[in-house]
Amino acid sequence: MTTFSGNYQATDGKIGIVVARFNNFVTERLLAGAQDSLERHGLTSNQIDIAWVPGAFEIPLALQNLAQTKQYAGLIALGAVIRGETSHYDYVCNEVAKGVAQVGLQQNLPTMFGVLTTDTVEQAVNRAGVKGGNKGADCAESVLEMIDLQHQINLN
Ligand SMILES: Nc1c(NC[C@H](O)[C@H](O)[C@H](O)CO)[nH]c(=O)[nH]c1=O
Ligand SMILES: CC(=O)[C@@H](O)COP(=O)(O)O
Repeated sequence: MTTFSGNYQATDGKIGIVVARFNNFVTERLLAGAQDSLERHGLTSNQIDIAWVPGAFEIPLALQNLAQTKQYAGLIALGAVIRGETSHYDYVCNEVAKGVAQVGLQQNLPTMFGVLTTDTVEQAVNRAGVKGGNKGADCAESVLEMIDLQHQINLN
């Protein structure tokens, strides 16, 4: 029996991060968490590219554009969708989640979903470096693990 398990080890490849500007008081903290974690795991700033989009709904297209350059070992999507008064929240969340997953599968590229989907601002802030950890940092570790896992599987 063969067991594959990725490690959080540095990659010599590049990581692309797509981050939404909407709710930037949260998304800037998610981005900082992701960058800090990647660099603490041995990546240099030259290995990290950042693409800013207006809102979470635009994240999947930017991810696809980065993936199609074939320059990245993995991608991270960062955003903060906070429920408002209407059902717009549901449509944005659903399409972003589907779109991010679709890019990863269609491009065979580790693509992490770091988009917060919360009912309140407090919930979002807590998950961007306060009581609930930092979803950006979590995605940084996860993308490195998936890159290593793919490497292990391909070597087998
Ligand atoms: N309400 C939030 C949005 N809405 C904007 C959309 O993401 C999109 O940019 C717009 O509909 C134009 O296509 N975006 C977030 O990232 N977070 C929100 O809470
Ligand atoms: C997630 C959203 O799109 C939401 O913030 C928009 O707010 P509203 O539903 O009050 O228009």
